[in-house]
Amino acid sequence: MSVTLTGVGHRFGNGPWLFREVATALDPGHVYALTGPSGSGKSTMLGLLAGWMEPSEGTVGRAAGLRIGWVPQNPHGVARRTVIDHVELPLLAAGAAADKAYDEAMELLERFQIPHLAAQQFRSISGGEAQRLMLARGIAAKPGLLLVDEPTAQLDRRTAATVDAVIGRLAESGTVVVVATHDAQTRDGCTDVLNLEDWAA
Ligand SMILES: Nc1ncnc2c1ncn2[C@@H]1O[C@H](COP(=O)(O)OP(=O)(O)OP(=O)(O)O)[C@@H](O)[C@H]1O
Repeated sequence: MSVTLTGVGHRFGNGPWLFREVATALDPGHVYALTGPSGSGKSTMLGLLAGWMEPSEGTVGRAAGLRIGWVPQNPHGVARRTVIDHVELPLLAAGAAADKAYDEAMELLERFQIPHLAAQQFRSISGGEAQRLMLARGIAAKPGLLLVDEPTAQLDRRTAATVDAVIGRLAESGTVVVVATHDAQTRDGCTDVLNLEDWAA
């Protein structure tokens, strides 16, 4: 299911317009890099897509009941829980049987190149590994729209590259993925680019 933006513009109070006349459809199976310089409105656009805020003008069309997932900038997990627990839990919560949840969680860990860490506690893995785990967990819940906020901002270049290498793997039928980033390599890992500068007022 697509997310459709029609004539979307936003400003805070009487402040300057961050962007105007954004008109585009975001489709499942695509990973959109949401780019633009600092202050161009990337976080604001994520908030509009999520429905946390209403645009000053225009509409953001979301199918009724669209489930939205969020991967925050700082990986957050349960220190003593294992890596695979973090991915299995949303699957179990969605009603999967235990053995199916395990198999699916392992597949996701493989897709994000951390299967060897399955049995390790969350507190023992690196920042790049934790960020890949957050992506695996984000997609495990099968949201209709997955919003990823600056996934490599807290990582050094080498570690970030391990995240950039798998970001495109979020493209999975049924999910629209939007990744806010100002990192050129992270952008290159995505399938499409939404550059807020194209809509600067
Ligand atoms: N609640 C708010 N009230 C007033 N101004 C705001 C509010 N939220 C954001 N802004 C302003 O809107 C502009 C865009 O902010 P936003 O955080 O969306 O940009 P960004 O592209 O995500 O920036 P960065 O890359 O630095 O995170 C900034 O000038 C910011 O100060």
